[in-house]
Amino acid sequence: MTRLSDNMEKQAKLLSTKLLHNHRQVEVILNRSVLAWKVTEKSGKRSSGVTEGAHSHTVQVFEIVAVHKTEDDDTQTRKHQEKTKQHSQLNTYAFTVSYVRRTRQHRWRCSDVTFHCASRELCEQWIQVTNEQLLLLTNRPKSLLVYINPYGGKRRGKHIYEQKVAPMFRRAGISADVIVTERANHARDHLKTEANLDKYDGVVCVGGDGMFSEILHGLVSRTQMDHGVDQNQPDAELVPCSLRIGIIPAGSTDCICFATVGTNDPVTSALHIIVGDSQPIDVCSVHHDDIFLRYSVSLLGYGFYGDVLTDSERNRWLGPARYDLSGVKTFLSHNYYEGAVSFLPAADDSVGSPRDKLQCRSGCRICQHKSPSKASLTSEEEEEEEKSEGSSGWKVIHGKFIAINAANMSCACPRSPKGLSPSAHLADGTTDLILVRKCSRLDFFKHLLRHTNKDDQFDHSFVEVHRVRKFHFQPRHREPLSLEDLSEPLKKKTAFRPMCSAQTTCSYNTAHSSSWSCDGEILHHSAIQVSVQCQLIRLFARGIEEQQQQQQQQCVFEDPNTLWTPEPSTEMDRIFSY
Ligand SMILES: Nc1ncnc2c1ncn2[C@@H]1O[C@H](COP(=O)(O)OP(=O)(O)OP(=O)(O)O)[C@@H](O)[C@H]1O
Repeated sequence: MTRLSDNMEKQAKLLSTKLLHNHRQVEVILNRSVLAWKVTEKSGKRSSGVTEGAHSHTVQVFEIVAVHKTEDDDTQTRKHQEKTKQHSQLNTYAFTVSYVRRTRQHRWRCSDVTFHCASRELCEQWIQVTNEQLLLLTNRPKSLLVYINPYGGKRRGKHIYEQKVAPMFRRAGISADVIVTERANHARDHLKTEANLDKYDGVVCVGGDGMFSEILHGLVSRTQMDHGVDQNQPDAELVPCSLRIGIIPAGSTDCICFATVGTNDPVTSALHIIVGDSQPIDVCSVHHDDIFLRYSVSLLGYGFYGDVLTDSERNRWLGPARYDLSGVKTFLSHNYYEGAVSFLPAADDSVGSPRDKLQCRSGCRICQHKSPSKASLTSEEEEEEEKSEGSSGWKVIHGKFIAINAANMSCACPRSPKGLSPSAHLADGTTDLILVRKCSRLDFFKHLLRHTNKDDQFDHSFVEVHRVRKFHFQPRHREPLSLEDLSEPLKKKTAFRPMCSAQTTCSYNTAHSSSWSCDGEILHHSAIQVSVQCQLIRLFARGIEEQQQQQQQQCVFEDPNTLWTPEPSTEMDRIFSY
């Protein structure tokens, strides 16, 4: 929508009435975009300092959670009615608007504002017209399927959902079918085979990153099965999921929520679901030969991060502290691993570079430019893509690596506020491949330290980073062959295979290989092929808002002249306004 038409729409008032709010007369306006009110009489209380025209309050219609008649047994309302009656001898009828209010550090809260009307008709008119506007917002979910992991994090998932989330869903008129999981992979299997997904507008996951991964695998697999796509084919073009996923953080690691919302807060996440936000997310498919292993949305890490995860799994009894302990142990052991990484760089300039310092934020232009299916690429982009898919587009790097990381998003978390790759994008069809070569312990420490501060972690001679669409890794020492591998005929050669088979030094030695950590799960193969599936899923989120964006959305700002330009008042207004 252009700015001009936006402005014009802003001018068209649906309702404009003088009502009472906090015992003072306010002018309240509703148009297609905003609900706004401003005090039109001087405050009786001098200390409040709010005078006519001082400031208006504005709420975006798409951030209104609900509007309802204020119940008579509401203590506040009763008090107000008594007071009003004393003053004006008028009966009061009230309605309350619940809306999104931004607080510190990307947190949202649900605030209420109550307006008192002179008549029941006026009150009902306000509720009806506001609700009509909310019904026009077709992106809002009406029916959700909710999975709760009762054992995630501090085992508070059920409590968090029942106390903080369910009441808000009810208020917003959203119905929810709730399944409390009884075992690991319960949610994944239910989604994959049993769930009647036609009934729902979205799936909600109450838990941590492990639980989210279950939902991701269940939903993506189900979508591919329904469309007859074979996930075992590394080159298969996967079908994007139609249902959005909401994450209510209730785990010990909630990195995906943090990286897409900017905070780990159940109320904020519930509000993003209610207002029907939509954030596309790239998903990496990980294969070993022609066998599908897993999907990843955040971090694939070999070497350092793989070893930390493997070690931490042995100490699960320690709770979240196990990651610190394993981190220190792995750092001190200072292992490196030999192998070859081959990758297909993102040829298209529009995706930027991992070191361009452009952060992926709400409404990111780079991600908006991309689309989930190849069908919607421009012909130039298609040509570019085809050229880069040719054998010449692939690059190969042999070496000794302390860590090989593929960051599909920034991987920001409370401990590393900018993340492993601060400029990685959520939905541009690429992943940032970070290669940390063998170096001294002190150098590696300096690199790790930069994950926690503002310095450029790639500004080291032993670190390189590439924005890629696909990559393969082959450890120098071959993995032990599984029985499946032995029984199968020679597999189709991948772009990387000829180089590997040309190596004369390959030997059978498992002691020198690490494991891949795939979004916190250990993979059982070191040799993998990874392909980024552009915008395969969508979350109920909008990406992290810049401070400036947050301010623009804030509900209080100085006298917006355009909004308050006088319009001839309607007959209704004249009759019912205070
Ligand atoms: N009812 C259940 N019983 C046991 N495990 C479950 C159950 N429901 C889900 N899980 C598994 O629990 C694992 C961890 O869950 P979740 O991610 O919610 O919590 P977390 O505390 O963040 O996890 P982690 O221990 O990996 O940090 C998930 O991998 C999920 O498959």
